[in-house]
Formats: sequence, C-alpha cells, structure tokens
Amino acid sequence: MTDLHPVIAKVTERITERSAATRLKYLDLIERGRDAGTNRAQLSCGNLAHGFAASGEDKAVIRTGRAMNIGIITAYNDMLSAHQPYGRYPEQIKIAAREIGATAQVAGGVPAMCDGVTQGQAGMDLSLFSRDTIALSTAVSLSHAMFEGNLMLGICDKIVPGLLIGALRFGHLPTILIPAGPMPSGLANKEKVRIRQLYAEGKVGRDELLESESASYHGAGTCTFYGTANSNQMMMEVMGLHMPGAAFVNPGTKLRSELTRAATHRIADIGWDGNDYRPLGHCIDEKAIVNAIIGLMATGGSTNHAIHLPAIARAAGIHIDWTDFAELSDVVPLLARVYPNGSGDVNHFHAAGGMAVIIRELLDAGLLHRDIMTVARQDLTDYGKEPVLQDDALVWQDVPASRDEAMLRPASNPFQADGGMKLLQGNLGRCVMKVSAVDKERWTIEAPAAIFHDQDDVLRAFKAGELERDVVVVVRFQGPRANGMPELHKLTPALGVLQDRGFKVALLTDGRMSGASGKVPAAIHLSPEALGGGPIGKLRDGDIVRVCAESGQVEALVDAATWDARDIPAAPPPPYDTGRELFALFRHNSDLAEQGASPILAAMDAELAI
Ligand SMILES: O=C(O)[C@H](O)[C@@H](O)[C@H](O)[C@H](O)COP(=O)(O)O
Ligand code: SF4
Repeated sequence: MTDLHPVIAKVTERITERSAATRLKYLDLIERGRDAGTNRAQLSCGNLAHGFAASGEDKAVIRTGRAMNIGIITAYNDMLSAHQPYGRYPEQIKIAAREIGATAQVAGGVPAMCDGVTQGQAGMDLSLFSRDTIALSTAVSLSHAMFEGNLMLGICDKIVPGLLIGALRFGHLPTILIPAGPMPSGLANKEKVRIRQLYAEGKVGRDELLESESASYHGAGTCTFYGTANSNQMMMEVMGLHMPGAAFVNPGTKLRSELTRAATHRIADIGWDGNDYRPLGHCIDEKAIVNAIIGLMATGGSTNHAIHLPAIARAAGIHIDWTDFAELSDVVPLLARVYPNGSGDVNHFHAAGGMAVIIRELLDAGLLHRDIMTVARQDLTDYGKEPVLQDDALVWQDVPASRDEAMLRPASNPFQADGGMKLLQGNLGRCVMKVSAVDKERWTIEAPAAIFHDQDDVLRAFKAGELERDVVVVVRFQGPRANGMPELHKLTPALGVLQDRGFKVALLTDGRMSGASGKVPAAIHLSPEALGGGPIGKLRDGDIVRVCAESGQVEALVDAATWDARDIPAAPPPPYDTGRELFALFRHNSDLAEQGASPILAAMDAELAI
C-alpha cells in the first residue's frame, strides 16, 4: 500500500488550515442541529400531528417516535431522462423502510432543469442558479424537522450540487444519495456529433438531425456521455455518499432496485441513536472534497465542478480554489477515457470495471484519501468493489483489473500523467481549461480575437463565413452577474467544423461549457467577468490572444499603454422573458465563479461575517 502522495497531503493540509475557523463554526452548527434544533424531539404535538396526519399505515410507528423517520428529497420530473425513473422510488423506499421497522416520508420535491432541453435556449440562463434554487428547496423540505435520516433522489448537473448544499445545512442528518443509473447505450456519441457537424455545414437536414438525436437520447436514464451528471455520480462514489458502485447500474434492473433497498436499510444503521453515527456534515470533510477533485482529474470530469465543488465545500465550512484544483491535477493521472474524452460511454466504462477500478487503483497508488467517513460499513476501501447479485442477493466483489484498457487503465499505465484540468491566468484574469479531450497540439492557441456578446451572433458569423481563419472566439458578458453564466455548448459543432478544416480555434469566455463539450480548446469561467469591469471587456476584434494550457497563460498581447487606456463597452441589457427577470436577485448577488458563483452562499457568509 503506497503512502499518500505528498502533494495531496499538502493541498489537503492547506485547505484544512484555510478553512479552520469556518469549519469549526459549521461543526458547531450540526452539533446543535442534532441536540437542540432540527429534529422531531423539538416539535409540539400539533406540529407532529400535522407531520404524520396523512402517513397512513406508517402513522402508528411515526407517532411513537421510536424508529427512524426518513426524509426523502426527490428531484423527480419527466423532463430529465435521468430523473424520470424516480417517479416510483418513494414507494419503494417506504416499503424498504418498513422491512426494518422504520418509516419514510417525502420531505419535499426540488426543481430540476435538464440542460439538454435548455441548451442554447433562454432557459439555460436559469441553469446555474437552479442549483441554488434546489439548495433552498432542500432546506425548505428538511426544515419540517420530522426526520432522523435523509435520502436524496438526484443525479444531474445542478441537482446533486444543490441537494448537497441544502442538506449540508442539516448536516447532522445521515444522508445517502440514491441514483437511478444511465440509459442503455444508443447511437454512439461520436456519430451524434458527426451528424451535428454535417447539419452545421448544411449537409443534412433537420429530419436527419432529429433522428440522430433521438437515437442517442432514447430512453429513461442518464445520458451516456461523461458530462456533469455522470461526473456527479463519480464524485458521490469517491466521497462515499452512494452505496458502493451504485453510480452506473442501469434503471429497471433488479440490481438497481436492490441498491435502492440497501441504501434505505443502511441509512437506518447510521443514525445518531445507533453506534455507527455517520452524519453528512462529517462525511463531507476536507479529505472528501479533495477526493472529489481527484476523481474529476482521474476521470476527465466536467469543468462545471470547478464552480460547483467550491460551493458544496463552502456549505460545509470548507474553502477551496482553482489553485488547489491545478496542483492536484498536476499529480493525478488520467485513468479513464469516456466520451467526450474517448469513444466509449459510461455503460462501457462501468462494464470495464468503472468506479471500482478507478477507486482501487487510486487508493493503492496513494492518490486518494482512504480514511474518510463514508455511508458504507468501512472507509473508502468498500468503494473499490462492484455490486452484483449472487442468487438474487446483493454482494460486492473485487474487480482485479480493468476489463478494457482502451478506456480504463491502471495507475501504473495512465492515458496522461496529469488530470487535464488546467488553471490559466494572465492580464485577462483567471480561468480553467480542460484538455483531457483536446489534442496536445491544440493546447496552445495564439490567434486574433473575434468578439461577441451573444452565442447566436457567433453562429451567424460562422454561417456567413466570417470565421474561416485562425481565431480565438471571445464570448463575453456571459458571467453569473451578467446573464446567469449559461453553457455555450451550442457553439461546439461550429467551432469543431472550423477546427476540422485545419484552423487554430479556441473559445475564451466568462461563461461556461457543458461537461459534454470536448475537442475544441475552451478557456472558460474567466474571472472577473466582463460585467463590472473584468479585463475580458477590454478586448477588441483583431487583438492577438494567447491561451496556453502548458504555460497556464491567458493573455491579450496588446501593449500596456493601449490596454490601460481602453474602457469596458456597455453591457447588453439584462435577460428578460422565460422567467429570467425573476433571477435578477441571484445575478446581482452572485460571487465569483471560483468561489462557486453562489448568491445564497455569498449572502450567508456575509451575514455570518465569515
Ligand atoms: O454539463 C453537462 O454535462 C451538460 O449540461 C449536459 O448535462 C447537457 O445536457 C448537454 O447539453 C448535453 O449535451 P448535448 O447538448 O450535446 O446533447
Ligand atoms: S445528463 Fe444532461 S441532458 Fe441528460 S438528463 Fe441529465 S441534464 Fe438532461
């Protein structure tokens, strides 16, 4: 067994020191939450009667208060293919709870946006702030204080981060995330993208495009690319917040339902009345957060977590930054190539050994914290195994080696020596670039800027043939305070066409990209954003811009006198319609992407004077 890598130990220690005061305040909060605050013992008879009035066959048990009453937070809706299976989960969970003498009630529902449905549309401007909306909805649900355990049904992009942010403020509760798994593989992602690029070039029509998209996104379950949703699933494994190996088991299978049943039984074992209390606020500590960053680097996970993880950590009193990400990225090898970082999808990844291999390989190489409080019986060791049914019984088995080294490799023979998420900084600010899906010769792009304030204008310029050259496409006023920091993933096919035509192409933005974006170098989350005076606002058409993932540079190659004399152009009008005006409060109070772009945490920290 190899000792923990010294850089991982150093970064963990730095985070722990940086967070000491806020973490202590947080631990005190959850201590009080258990003993004197948010639980049934504090409720009056009237409160309790309201709480169990409609609980039917569970009423007698809930009324006695002698068994765990489990709160279920559900993000069910029919918009996300990933969440559609959750419709029947509460009934399954209630039955499983009764099997062990416990009870379960739906504490509340949270909204969930499908970024695939809103991609490129006005709704995408609500996407990032839907995370904080979910956190607030989780708090409203748990504020009923009727529960001694918390099971959360959420998978996709902003939903898991939002659920964790909200639940962490009730961190005295043992909490398990229950996934529903990926849809079976349909049309290969690479073929889907090929048809998209043909459509962008006008070589196929809308009918053929719709046929291709429908063959790719064809059923219930999470989309099979390795984007933000499946990065969430990976993170829940390396943080020990799922039942081990639950991440990528398909919906509608017996194994899936047995894992849901096991989570329900397990939550009752780890409450404060037992001898194995595992509250969420102790499970998510500095080591678990570092494990999540390491998991992102080892698997080529979504850049969106460079924003969500700082927010999740802050909700637990822990402060991380992009320098932490970059230093961990430098020492964590890339062990998986799942689309867009490779051609296989998450089903192929799981069949190859999936998270069990990733975790065991990283643990054995001293590249993960093993000694974290997980929801399973032991520490993270339990997560280096995969769940299977033996004679219909759920067991966990070793996975000695990858079953497909074309997409999953041992730490002794990685795809890349580092994790591929780079920190870039310079006279334009700080940003991140994921290079695990970018060919090495495109890690440095130096070209004239083409400036846009709207992604649709980029597509209009592309269609008009105005971008047929080496170009750094700059899309600004896309930050959280400007328009809610949408993903600009709709640009990927057009930029991919330009790149395939042999041009040197890069995207530079204070906005975001999808976790599914990939082959075009994109320097994103540029902070400070244009609105409010960020230097990206000083750029002009034709300026030479250099983005370099090797040297970590993002520079405008403009002489200092000219640069200093420039002002920032007027911002576009704030977004209006599709409910976007309702989120003005969030835009006006958001903090930096590197801090989590969270209006609710910014206001909370200000009020707590943290
Ligand atoms: O961060 C992510 O992973 C994306 O937000 C993803 O959830 C979104 O659904 C993409 O838009 C899907 O990709 P397509 O838009 O290419 O289908
Ligand atoms: S992965 Fe993205 S597109 Fe697929 S269901 Fe989740 S949010 Fe929607």
